[in-house]
Amino acid sequence: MSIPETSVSHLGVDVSRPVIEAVELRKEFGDFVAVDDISFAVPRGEFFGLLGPNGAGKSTTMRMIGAVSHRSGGQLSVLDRDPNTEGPQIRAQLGVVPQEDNLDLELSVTDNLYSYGRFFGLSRTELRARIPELLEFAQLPDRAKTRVENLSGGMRRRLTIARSLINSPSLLLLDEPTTGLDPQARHILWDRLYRLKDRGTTMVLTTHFMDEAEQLCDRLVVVDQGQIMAEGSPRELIRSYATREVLELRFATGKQEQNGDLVRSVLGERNIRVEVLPDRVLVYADNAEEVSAMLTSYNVHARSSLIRRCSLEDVFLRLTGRSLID
Ligand SMILES: Nc1ncnc2c1ncn2[C@@H]1O[C@H](COP(=O)(O)OP(=O)(O)OP(=O)(O)O)[C@@H](O)[C@H]1O
Repeated sequence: MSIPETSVSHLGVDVSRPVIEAVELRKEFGDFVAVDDISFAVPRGEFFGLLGPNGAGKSTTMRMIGAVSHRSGGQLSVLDRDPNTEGPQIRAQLGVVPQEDNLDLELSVTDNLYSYGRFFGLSRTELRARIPELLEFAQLPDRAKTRVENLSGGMRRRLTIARSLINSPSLLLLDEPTTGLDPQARHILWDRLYRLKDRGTTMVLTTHFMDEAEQLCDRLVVVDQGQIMAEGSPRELIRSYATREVLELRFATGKQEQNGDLVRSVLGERNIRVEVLPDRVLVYADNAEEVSAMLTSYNVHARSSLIRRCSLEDVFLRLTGRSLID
Protein backbone atom coordinates (compact mmCIF):
# COMPACT_ATOMS: atom_id res chain seq x y z
CA MET A 1 0.00 0.00 0.00
CA SER A 2 1.43 3.38 -0.92
CA ILE A 3 1.51 6.15 1.60
CA PRO A 4 -0.46 9.19 0.36
CA GLU A 5 1.68 12.26 -0.10
CA THR A 6 0.85 14.95 2.36
CA SER A 7 1.09 18.64 1.61
CA VAL A 8 0.75 19.70 5.24
CA SER A 9 4.00 20.66 6.96
CA HIS A 10 4.78 19.97 10.63
CA LEU A 11 3.54 23.51 11.38
CA GLY A 12 0.15 22.69 9.91
CA VAL A 13 0.71 24.93 6.86
CA ASP A 14 -0.58 23.61 3.55
CA VAL A 15 2.59 24.02 1.48
CA SER A 16 0.83 23.15 -1.77
CA ARG A 17 -1.33 26.30 -1.56
CA PRO A 18 0.03 29.40 -3.31
CA VAL A 19 1.47 32.00 -0.97
CA ILE A 20 -0.29 34.67 -3.02
CA GLU A 21 -3.35 34.20 -5.19
CA ALA A 22 -4.88 37.13 -7.07
CA VAL A 23 -8.01 36.72 -9.16
CA GLU A 24 -9.15 39.71 -11.20
CA LEU A 25 -7.45 41.97 -8.69
CA ARG A 26 -8.40 45.61 -9.25
CA LYS A 27 -7.45 49.01 -7.86
CA GLU A 28 -9.13 52.25 -8.82
CA PHE A 29 -8.18 55.77 -7.76
CA GLY A 30 -11.38 57.71 -8.55
CA ASP A 31 -12.02 57.13 -12.26
CA PHE A 32 -8.47 55.93 -12.87
CA VAL A 33 -7.84 52.18 -13.01
CA ALA A 34 -4.29 51.55 -11.74
CA VAL A 35 -4.59 47.74 -11.57
CA ASP A 36 -6.99 46.30 -14.09
CA ASP A 37 -8.33 42.86 -13.13
CA ILE A 38 -5.04 40.97 -12.95
CA SER A 39 -4.77 37.29 -11.97
CA PHE A 40 -1.66 35.41 -10.87
CA ALA A 41 -0.48 32.95 -8.24
CA VAL A 42 2.85 32.65 -6.46
CA PRO A 43 3.77 29.19 -5.14
CA ARG A 44 5.85 28.72 -2.00
CA GLY A 45 9.58 29.23 -2.56
CA GLU A 46 9.21 31.05 -5.86
CA PHE A 47 11.01 34.25 -6.79
CA PHE A 48 8.23 36.04 -8.64
CA GLY A 49 8.57 39.30 -10.56
CA LEU A 50 6.33 42.14 -11.64
CA LEU A 51 8.16 43.74 -14.56
CA GLY A 52 6.89 46.91 -16.16
CA PRO A 53 7.64 50.57 -16.83
CA ASN A 54 6.96 53.47 -14.45
CA GLY A 55 3.25 53.79 -13.69
CA ALA A 56 2.41 50.22 -14.75
CA GLY A 57 0.75 49.50 -11.40
CA LYS A 58 3.53 47.44 -9.78
CA SER A 59 3.77 49.34 -6.49
CA THR A 60 -0.01 49.54 -6.21
CA THR A 61 -0.18 45.74 -6.56
CA MET A 62 2.57 45.35 -3.95
CA ARG A 63 0.73 47.62 -1.54
CA MET A 64 -2.39 45.47 -1.83
CA ILE A 65 -0.33 42.30 -1.26
CA GLY A 66 1.38 44.00 1.69
CA ALA A 67 -2.03 44.76 3.24
CA VAL A 68 -1.47 48.52 3.31
CA SER A 69 -3.95 49.37 0.55
CA HIS A 70 -7.42 47.88 0.06
CA ARG A 71 -8.32 46.41 -3.31
CA SER A 72 -11.26 47.89 -5.18
CA GLY A 73 -12.33 44.55 -6.67
CA GLY A 74 -11.46 40.91 -7.30
CA GLN A 75 -10.00 38.37 -4.88
CA LEU A 76 -6.66 38.38 -3.12
CA SER A 77 -5.25 35.81 -0.73
CA VAL A 78 -1.87 36.32 0.95
CA LEU A 79 -0.54 33.55 3.20
CA ASP A 80 -4.06 32.12 3.16
CA ARG A 81 -5.56 35.32 4.51
CA ASP A 82 -7.54 38.24 3.12
CA PRO A 83 -5.49 41.47 3.23
CA ASN A 84 -8.66 43.60 3.43
CA THR A 85 -9.74 42.03 6.72
CA GLU A 86 -6.64 40.33 8.17
CA GLY A 87 -3.98 42.98 7.56
CA PRO A 88 -2.21 42.78 10.95
CA GLN A 89 -1.88 38.97 10.79
CA ILE A 90 -0.45 39.18 7.27
CA ARG A 91 1.92 42.05 8.06
CA ALA A 92 3.30 40.11 11.03
CA GLN A 93 4.54 37.41 8.61
CA LEU A 94 5.82 39.73 5.87
CA GLY A 95 9.15 41.31 5.13
CA VAL A 96 8.86 44.52 3.16
CA VAL A 97 11.63 46.36 1.34
CA PRO A 98 10.06 49.65 0.21
CA GLN A 99 11.15 51.64 -2.84
CA GLU A 100 12.61 54.38 -0.63
CA ASP A 101 14.77 53.51 2.37
CA ASN A 102 13.01 54.53 5.56
CA LEU A 103 15.77 53.78 8.02
CA ASP A 104 16.36 56.00 11.01
CA LEU A 105 19.35 58.02 9.79
CA GLU A 106 20.41 59.16 13.24
CA LEU A 107 20.52 55.70 14.74
CA SER A 108 23.32 53.19 14.30
CA VAL A 109 23.00 50.11 12.10
CA THR A 110 22.44 47.88 15.14
CA ASP A 111 19.93 50.24 16.72
CA ASN A 112 17.91 50.33 13.51
CA LEU A 113 17.66 46.54 13.62
CA TYR A 114 16.99 46.57 17.32
CA SER A 115 14.15 49.11 17.25
CA TYR A 116 12.53 47.39 14.26
CA GLY A 117 12.71 44.04 16.05
CA ARG A 118 11.13 45.51 19.17
CA PHE A 119 8.35 46.89 16.97
CA PHE A 120 7.70 43.30 15.82
CA GLY A 121 7.55 42.21 19.45
CA LEU A 122 10.86 40.32 19.57
CA SER A 123 12.44 40.04 23.00
CA ARG A 124 15.86 41.50 23.85
CA THR A 125 17.26 37.97 24.10
CA GLU A 126 15.91 37.00 20.69
CA LEU A 127 17.35 40.16 19.17
CA ARG A 128 20.75 39.63 20.74
CA ALA A 129 20.91 36.32 18.87
CA ARG A 130 19.32 37.56 15.65
CA ILE A 131 21.11 40.87 15.01
CA PRO A 132 24.63 39.44 14.49
CA GLU A 133 23.21 37.03 11.88
CA LEU A 134 21.52 39.89 10.08
CA LEU A 135 24.65 42.05 10.19
CA GLU A 136 26.53 39.15 8.67
CA PHE A 137 23.89 38.74 5.97
CA ALA A 138 24.06 42.48 5.16
CA GLN A 139 27.88 42.34 5.14
CA LEU A 140 27.88 45.09 7.76
CA PRO A 141 29.40 43.57 10.93
CA ASP A 142 32.18 46.17 10.94
CA ARG A 143 29.60 48.95 10.56
CA ALA A 144 27.42 47.84 13.45
CA LYS A 145 27.96 51.08 15.38
CA THR A 146 27.98 53.43 12.38
CA ARG A 147 25.10 55.87 12.07
CA VAL A 148 23.01 55.13 8.98
CA GLU A 149 23.53 58.66 7.62
CA ASN A 150 27.19 57.71 7.11
CA LEU A 151 26.47 54.59 5.04
CA SER A 152 26.56 54.38 1.23
CA GLY A 153 23.37 53.80 -0.75
CA GLY A 154 24.24 50.13 -1.29
CA MET A 155 24.90 49.58 2.41
CA ARG A 156 21.60 51.20 3.33
CA ARG A 157 19.74 48.94 0.91
CA ARG A 158 21.41 45.86 2.36
CA LEU A 159 20.49 47.04 5.83
CA THR A 160 16.89 47.61 4.73
CA ILE A 161 16.76 44.06 3.39
CA ALA A 162 18.35 42.65 6.56
CA ARG A 163 15.85 44.64 8.63
CA SER A 164 12.95 43.21 6.63
CA LEU A 165 14.12 39.73 7.67
CA ILE A 166 14.01 40.44 11.40
CA ASN A 167 10.72 38.61 11.91
CA SER A 168 11.84 35.59 9.77
CA PRO A 169 9.12 36.40 7.22
CA SER A 170 7.30 33.77 5.18
CA LEU A 171 7.11 36.18 2.27
CA LEU A 172 9.45 38.99 1.24
CA LEU A 173 8.20 41.91 -0.87
CA LEU A 174 10.88 43.91 -2.70
CA ASP A 175 9.74 47.09 -4.44
CA GLU A 176 12.42 48.16 -6.93
CA PRO A 177 15.21 47.22 -4.53
CA THR A 178 18.14 48.31 -6.69
CA THR A 179 16.87 51.58 -8.17
CA GLY A 180 19.54 54.26 -7.74
CA LEU A 181 22.40 51.85 -7.02
CA ASP A 182 25.59 51.64 -9.04
CA PRO A 183 26.30 48.36 -10.90
CA GLN A 184 28.66 47.00 -8.25
CA ALA A 185 26.21 47.67 -5.41
CA ARG A 186 23.44 46.05 -7.48
CA HIS A 187 25.47 42.89 -7.94
CA ILE A 188 26.23 42.65 -4.22
CA LEU A 189 22.53 43.03 -3.51
CA TRP A 190 21.61 40.39 -6.10
CA ASP A 191 24.02 38.03 -4.39
CA ARG A 192 22.20 38.56 -1.08
CA LEU A 193 18.88 37.87 -2.81
CA TYR A 194 20.25 34.65 -4.38
CA ARG A 195 21.15 33.52 -0.88
CA LEU A 196 17.60 34.09 0.30
CA LYS A 197 16.34 32.22 -2.74
CA ASP A 198 18.62 29.28 -1.88
CA ARG A 199 17.06 29.21 1.58
CA GLY A 200 13.64 28.84 -0.06
CA THR A 201 12.28 32.29 0.82
CA THR A 202 9.24 33.23 -1.27
CA MET A 203 9.90 36.62 -2.82
CA VAL A 204 8.03 39.09 -4.97
CA LEU A 205 10.07 41.71 -6.77
CA THR A 206 8.97 44.72 -8.77
CA THR A 207 11.44 46.17 -11.21
CA HIS A 208 11.75 48.06 -14.44
CA PHE A 209 15.21 46.59 -15.02
CA MET A 210 14.85 43.69 -17.41
CA ASP A 211 18.28 42.29 -16.55
CA GLU A 212 17.30 42.20 -12.89
CA ALA A 213 14.09 40.33 -13.66
CA GLU A 214 15.97 37.97 -15.97
CA GLN A 215 18.68 37.24 -13.40
CA LEU A 216 16.55 36.85 -10.31
CA CYS A 217 13.05 35.72 -11.16
CA ASP A 218 11.91 32.13 -11.58
CA ARG A 219 8.75 33.46 -13.14
CA LEU A 220 7.33 36.87 -13.86
CA VAL A 221 4.45 38.81 -15.28
CA VAL A 222 5.01 41.68 -17.68
CA VAL A 223 2.66 44.49 -16.68
CA ASP A 224 1.72 47.61 -18.58
CA GLN A 225 -1.02 50.13 -17.82
CA GLY A 226 -2.43 48.00 -15.03
CA GLN A 227 -2.71 44.85 -17.14
CA ILE A 228 -0.72 41.63 -17.48
CA MET A 229 0.70 41.36 -20.96
CA ALA A 230 2.45 38.00 -20.54
CA GLU A 231 3.50 35.49 -17.92
CA GLY A 232 6.24 32.86 -17.71
CA SER A 233 9.86 32.23 -16.85
CA PRO A 234 12.29 34.71 -18.47
CA ARG A 235 13.39 31.95 -20.84
CA GLU A 236 9.83 31.00 -21.79
CA LEU A 237 8.91 34.62 -22.43
CA ILE A 238 11.92 35.17 -24.65
CA ARG A 239 11.18 31.95 -26.53
CA SER A 240 7.54 32.90 -27.04
CA TYR A 241 7.89 36.56 -27.88
CA ALA A 242 11.36 37.03 -29.31
CA THR A 243 13.89 35.28 -31.52
CA ARG A 244 17.19 33.82 -30.47
CA GLU A 245 19.18 36.84 -31.59
CA VAL A 246 18.73 40.45 -32.52
CA LEU A 247 20.77 42.54 -34.93
CA GLU A 248 21.05 46.15 -33.76
CA LEU A 249 21.81 48.64 -36.50
CA ARG A 250 22.67 52.28 -35.87
CA PHE A 251 22.38 54.62 -38.83
CA ALA A 252 23.29 58.31 -39.02
CA THR A 253 21.39 60.51 -36.55
CA GLY A 254 17.84 61.14 -37.71
CA LYS A 255 18.04 58.46 -40.41
CA GLN A 256 16.69 55.45 -38.52
CA GLU A 257 13.18 55.67 -39.98
CA GLN A 258 14.36 56.00 -43.57
CA ASN A 259 16.87 53.16 -43.24
CA GLY A 260 14.41 51.08 -41.26
CA ASP A 261 12.09 51.20 -44.30
CA LEU A 262 14.96 50.04 -46.47
CA VAL A 263 15.71 47.14 -44.11
CA ARG A 264 12.02 46.21 -44.11
CA SER A 265 11.90 46.22 -47.90
CA VAL A 266 14.84 43.79 -48.05
CA LEU A 267 13.55 41.49 -45.29
CA GLY A 268 9.79 41.98 -45.68
CA GLU A 269 9.15 38.82 -47.70
CA ARG A 270 11.08 36.68 -45.23
CA ASN A 271 8.80 37.26 -42.27
CA ILE A 272 11.58 38.87 -40.23
CA ARG A 273 10.42 41.45 -37.68
CA VAL A 274 11.99 44.90 -37.81
CA GLU A 275 11.54 47.54 -35.08
CA VAL A 276 12.56 51.14 -35.61
CA LEU A 277 13.53 53.01 -32.43
CA PRO A 278 14.58 56.67 -32.29
CA ASP A 279 18.27 55.73 -32.07
CA ARG A 280 18.51 52.33 -33.79
CA VAL A 281 16.85 49.67 -35.89
CA LEU A 282 16.33 46.19 -34.44
CA VAL A 283 16.08 43.09 -36.61
CA TYR A 284 14.79 39.90 -34.95
CA ALA A 285 16.20 36.67 -36.39
CA ASP A 286 17.44 33.33 -35.10
CA ASN A 287 20.56 33.74 -37.21
CA ALA A 288 21.42 37.43 -37.14
CA GLU A 289 24.77 36.91 -38.86
CA GLU A 290 23.00 35.61 -41.95
CA VAL A 291 20.62 38.59 -41.99
CA SER A 292 23.50 40.99 -41.57
CA ALA A 293 25.26 39.46 -44.60
CA MET A 294 22.05 39.66 -46.61
CA LEU A 295 21.62 43.37 -45.83
CA THR A 296 25.22 44.04 -46.85
CA SER A 297 24.59 42.26 -50.17
CA TYR A 298 21.67 44.68 -50.73
CA ASN A 299 23.96 47.62 -49.97
CA VAL A 300 22.38 48.48 -46.63
CA HIS A 301 25.23 49.76 -44.50
CA ALA A 302 24.79 50.89 -40.91
CA ARG A 303 27.25 53.14 -39.09
CA SER A 304 27.61 50.45 -36.49
CA SER A 305 25.99 47.12 -35.80
CA LEU A 306 26.03 44.43 -33.16
CA ILE A 307 24.45 41.06 -32.62
CA ARG A 308 23.15 40.20 -29.18
CA ARG A 309 20.96 37.62 -27.51
CA CYS A 310 17.30 38.63 -27.05
CA SER A 311 16.26 39.87 -23.62
CA LEU A 312 13.07 40.71 -21.76
CA GLU A 313 13.42 44.25 -23.13
CA ASP A 314 12.72 42.75 -26.57
CA VAL A 315 9.75 40.87 -25.16
CA PHE A 316 8.35 44.11 -23.77
CA LEU A 317 8.89 45.93 -27.03
CA ARG A 318 7.12 43.15 -28.93
CA LEU A 319 4.17 43.19 -26.53
CA THR A 320 3.66 46.93 -26.22
CA GLY A 321 5.49 48.51 -29.15
CA ARG A 322 7.38 50.61 -26.61
CA SER A 323 10.74 50.45 -24.94
CA LEU A 324 10.69 49.48 -21.25
CA ILE A 325 12.55 52.58 -20.10
CA ASP A 326 11.15 55.52 -22.05
N1 LIG B 1 -2.70 57.24 -4.30
C1 LIG B 1 -2.85 57.40 -5.61
N2 LIG B 1 -3.79 58.25 -6.10
C2 LIG B 1 -3.95 58.40 -7.43
N3 LIG B 1 -3.24 57.75 -8.38
C3 LIG B 1 -2.30 56.90 -7.94
C4 LIG B 1 -2.06 56.68 -6.56
N4 LIG B 1 -1.06 55.76 -6.43
C5 LIG B 1 -0.69 55.43 -7.70
N5 LIG B 1 -1.43 56.12 -8.59
C6 LIG B 1 -1.33 56.02 -10.05
O1 LIG B 1 -1.48 54.65 -10.41
C7 LIG B 1 -0.61 54.32 -11.49
C8 LIG B 1 0.25 53.15 -11.09
O2 LIG B 1 1.18 53.59 -10.10
P1 LIG B 1 2.26 52.63 -9.44
O3 LIG B 1 3.03 53.43 -8.46
O4 LIG B 1 1.59 51.41 -8.96
O5 LIG B 1 3.15 52.28 -10.70
P2 LIG B 1 4.53 51.51 -10.72
O6 LIG B 1 4.41 50.50 -11.81
O7 LIG B 1 4.89 51.04 -9.39
O8 LIG B 1 5.53 52.63 -11.20
P3 LIG B 1 6.88 53.15 -10.49
O9 LIG B 1 7.94 52.30 -11.08
O10 LIG B 1 6.97 54.57 -10.95
O11 LIG B 1 6.70 53.01 -9.02
C9 LIG B 1 0.19 55.59 -11.81
O12 LIG B 1 -0.41 56.22 -12.92
C10 LIG B 1 0.06 56.41 -10.56
O13 LIG B 1 0.10 57.79 -10.86
